[in-house]
Amino acid sequence: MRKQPVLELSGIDRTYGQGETLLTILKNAGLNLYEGETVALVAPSGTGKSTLLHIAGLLEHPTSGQVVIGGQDCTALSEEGRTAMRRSHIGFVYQFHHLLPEFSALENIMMPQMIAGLSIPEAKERAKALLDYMRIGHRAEHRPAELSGGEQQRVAIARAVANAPLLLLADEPTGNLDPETAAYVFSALEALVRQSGLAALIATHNHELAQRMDRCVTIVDGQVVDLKL
Ligand SMILES: Nc1ncnc2c1ncn2[C@@H]1O[C@H](COP(=O)(O)OP(=O)(O)OP(=O)(O)O)[C@@H](O)[C@H]1O
Repeated sequence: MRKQPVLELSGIDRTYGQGETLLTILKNAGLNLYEGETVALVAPSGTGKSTLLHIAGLLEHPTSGQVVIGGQDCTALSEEGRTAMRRSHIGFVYQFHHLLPEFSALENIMMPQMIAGLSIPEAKERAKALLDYMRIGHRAEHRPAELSGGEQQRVAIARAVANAPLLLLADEPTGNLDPETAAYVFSALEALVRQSGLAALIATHNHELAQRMDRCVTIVDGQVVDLKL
């Protein structure tokens, strides 16, 4: 059976400023991501990787163009509708973990599930399973400040997939880690993504890690094009 597109970006333009300060970052950019597909986004600094991820994640509006997630056209959604789509269908991982400092690793992963309506026992069970999968079950009760950078990032990844999203968007998820830790965390991310069958778009400067994805794309003159590394 043909796989379904999880993310369909088409005709995406994104400009900043106007007049003499007009900056065109994305120009008629398009990208499709299918169920279970992992795609690395590798492009020089300032070419629009974060902009593209923010548009795909409904955090930013394109100047024009269409964003379809899980078959639903999000272009004309209200802010409430966009927030609901984000909560139920999209997981985010950033370069820095953005965990809530006053809560334990376990609670950080339970939080989005409880916001989505799961009971405390249900959220706890899934959070524990995810921590075990990421091999940090023994750190469940620790707060972010008590964890290493690699452990913090593994908690952030677990949190991002806690609500079983369709789409995972990661912006330099290992960019803040030393090479050895980065490779370990990336492997954990890759295993989780492949096991859960979600589609992932991962911006990274690390070519070695990018090559492990199903496909690599880059941004040239504001458009998304395939890249052979
Ligand atoms: N709100 C904004 N106003 C004006 N210009 C912006 C704004 N946001 C981003 N830009 C510009 O858009 C361009 C693309 O930014 P973006 O953050 O998407 O690049 P990037 O490829 O993710 O870069 P990096 O790898 O350095 O993170 C940059 O030149 C940036 O200065």
